[in-house]
Amino acid sequence: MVASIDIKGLRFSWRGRTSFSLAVPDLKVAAGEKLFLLGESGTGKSTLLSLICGITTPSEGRLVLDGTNLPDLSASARDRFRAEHIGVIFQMFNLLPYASPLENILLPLAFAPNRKARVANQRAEALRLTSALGLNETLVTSAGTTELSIGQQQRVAAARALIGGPKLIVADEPTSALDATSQAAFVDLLMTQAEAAGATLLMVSHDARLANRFDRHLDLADVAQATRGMA
Ligand SMILES: Nc1ncnc2c1ncn2[C@@H]1O[C@H](COP(=O)(O)OP(=O)(O)OP(=O)(O)O)[C@@H](O)[C@H]1O
Repeated sequence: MVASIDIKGLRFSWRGRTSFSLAVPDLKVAAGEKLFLLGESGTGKSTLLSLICGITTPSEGRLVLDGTNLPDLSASARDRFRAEHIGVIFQMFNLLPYASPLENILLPLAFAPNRKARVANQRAEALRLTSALGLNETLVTSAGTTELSIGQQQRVAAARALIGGPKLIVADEPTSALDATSQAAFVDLLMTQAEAAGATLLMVSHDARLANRFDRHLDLADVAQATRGMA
């Protein structure tokens, strides 16, 4: 089964910050769907992704991933749920600088026994993914992560999100540092790999030109109300 997202009556504000709040009355993403989320800067796209990943929790409402209402889980259970079910590509990639690209890619498996069990040979699977994403073996196994270009780091972050076939891939502006040709190629690779794993793909980007590659595109303003004050 692949991930579905069902959000109802969600309300959220960052602790100690009264100037911004987000309300999402009703948002559904079908299992296996590829959804492109766009919207003005500061409207809460990254905040919504943090909620969907269980990194933060709403003050009200339901946020159900594959039948599990994330706000019902403790913080540690949410961390386990995320490790097992969600591959995340963060805006700044969040790669560990002191670990090799290969070690970075394998890291999520250390926290996700079921995801790990789906990978018979970890090294071979990491190399299969990186090869599909256009990275050569020597670079993945021998280079220092800090030696990689931004585009190479993006591919490592994508392989880390894809390894072990999580049901949901969440990508927060993963192409922002790439030129237009590289952006389109990266999205196509991400899509092919997500499709092969039967995963749902949710991607945030400012670049509306990428939207037509997705099953659906959604402006956050059409599904959410964000309050943005001056404080
Ligand atoms: N970790 C955080 N702690 C406190 N406030 C935050 C945090 N992350 C985001 N915010 C605030 O939440 C609001 C929405 O920001 P968010 O990053 O979700 O918007 P966005 O639509 O993703 O913007 P952009 O397109 O510029 O990346 C902003 O006021 C921002 O300052």
